[in-house]
Amino acid sequence: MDMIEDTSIRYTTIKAPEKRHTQKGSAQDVRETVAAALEDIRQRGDAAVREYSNKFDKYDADSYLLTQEQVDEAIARVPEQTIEDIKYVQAQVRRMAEAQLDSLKDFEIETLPGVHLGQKNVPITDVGAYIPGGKYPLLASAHMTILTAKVAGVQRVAACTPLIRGEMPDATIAAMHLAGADEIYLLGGIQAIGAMAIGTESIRPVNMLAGPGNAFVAEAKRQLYGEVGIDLFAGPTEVLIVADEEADPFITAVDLLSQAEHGPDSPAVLITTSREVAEQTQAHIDALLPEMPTKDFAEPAWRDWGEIHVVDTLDDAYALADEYAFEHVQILTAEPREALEKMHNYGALFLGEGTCVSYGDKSIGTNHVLPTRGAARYTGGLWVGKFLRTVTYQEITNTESSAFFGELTGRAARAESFEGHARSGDVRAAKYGQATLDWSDQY
Ligand SMILES: NC(=O)c1ccc[n+]([C@@H]2O[C@H](COP(=O)([O-])OP(=O)(O)OC[C@H]3O[C@@H](n4cnc5c(N)ncnc54)[C@H](O)[C@@H]3O)[C@@H](O)[C@H]2O)c1
Ligand SMILES: N[C@H](CO)Cc1c[nH]c[nH+]1
Ligand SMILES: [Zn+2]
Repeated sequence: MDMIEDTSIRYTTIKAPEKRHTQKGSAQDVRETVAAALEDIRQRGDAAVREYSNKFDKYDADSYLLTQEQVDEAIARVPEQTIEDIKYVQAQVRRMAEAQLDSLKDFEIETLPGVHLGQKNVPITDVGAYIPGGKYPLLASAHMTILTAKVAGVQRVAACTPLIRGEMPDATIAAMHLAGADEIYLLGGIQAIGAMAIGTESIRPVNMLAGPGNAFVAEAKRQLYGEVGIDLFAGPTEVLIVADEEADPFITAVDLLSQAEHGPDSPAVLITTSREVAEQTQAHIDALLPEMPTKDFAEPAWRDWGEIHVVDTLDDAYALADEYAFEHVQILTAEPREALEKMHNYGALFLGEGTCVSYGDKSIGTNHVLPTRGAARYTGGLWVGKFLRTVTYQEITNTESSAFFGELTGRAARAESFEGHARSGDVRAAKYGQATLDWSDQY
């Protein structure tokens, strides 16, 4: 147990991560693997995609695009209750996305007589949606990514998901179809992301990539950014819980492990004002972990990335949590809503014991595609607005106003030595107003 003091926040560490600071090598490996595969897809198109699908997913097909018949067959294999649940959850996600769309009003103002300035939100036309599925079927990501794009008005959503341990991911395909995917490809990882962004003989390129994924998927999106748009950096899941002395240590332990099960690189952190809550949470985790069906992921995640810190005050807890800038921040305190004012860096907040990250992940309606690895310092999660371009337009229907801006623009442009720009103003000032076209004094 160490007492650590930085410039402002004092905390005692009850559990430190074991390997966290030795992960740099693997990040470098991921970067190199991704760069080489993307270059190969650029050079060889479908042949390279097929080779990587064989290599990483042991899946070979003449075409990775599912036919309507294959989609219908997959849906028919899904239990009726699962289909009902997918529809119910998609209705919740749609409600939230439609409310977001409603908050984005196009507008036009008249700043001077006949001077019209406007702003519009225009959907991106072609989006590539990635629905993860290497370890588990993440069908909820279909609602979050595809459905939200469709509510935004995206015309074409091409969507990829991998086979799960060699099996057709029936429920994921059902969710993708019900969310409105226009094309469904059975492709995963770098080859899916590369094929959608770069385009191949069989996949028309998209303008933007969206959706979460493992370190390879997130890195491929990062490397392609610029060539296409991306929603955000949404890599391996992270959870941080802020707890006071009233928090239930059993629920705290269960909720930390709920996200650690995502994979051996998923960090879970507890920051609490109570040493008792810290120690009891640790004890519950020690008892729960060996029994977890997903312990193969949760155990290394907790061992290598798990942390518990005790702070003096809740303000210290919020400040320390802000430094982590984690994807999910859960508040288990007597006054959870105060975090809305006191915290600044997070992908999504989960206020109070009544809700939890799993509700956000699976059913409640807020989007679960959220920023990781500190990206919450500069972006929120996926929402309707990410699929829209906010563009502006202008028109002047009054000649006097056009002449006025002609003179103003002429002076403003010449103050910066832009003679060509100035003349666009001059010709209008001359045509619609009193000015004459005499540029001799400019030489
Ligand atoms: N941040 C978010 O919003 C968010 C949301 C949901 C899920 N997630 C994360 O998504 C991830 C899902 O991961 P997953 O692995 O189950 O599915 P995935 O679909 O993201 O990745 C599986 C693919 O990775 C590729 N791959 C695996 N090992 C590889 C290797 N050694 N080299 C190259 N490619 C390789 C394979 O092609 C495979 O199809 C988890 O880390 C989870 O935490 C994040
Ligand atoms: N926790 C993930 C990132 O928000 C989303 C998810 C979906 N299913 C399970 N978890
Ligand atoms: Zn999750």
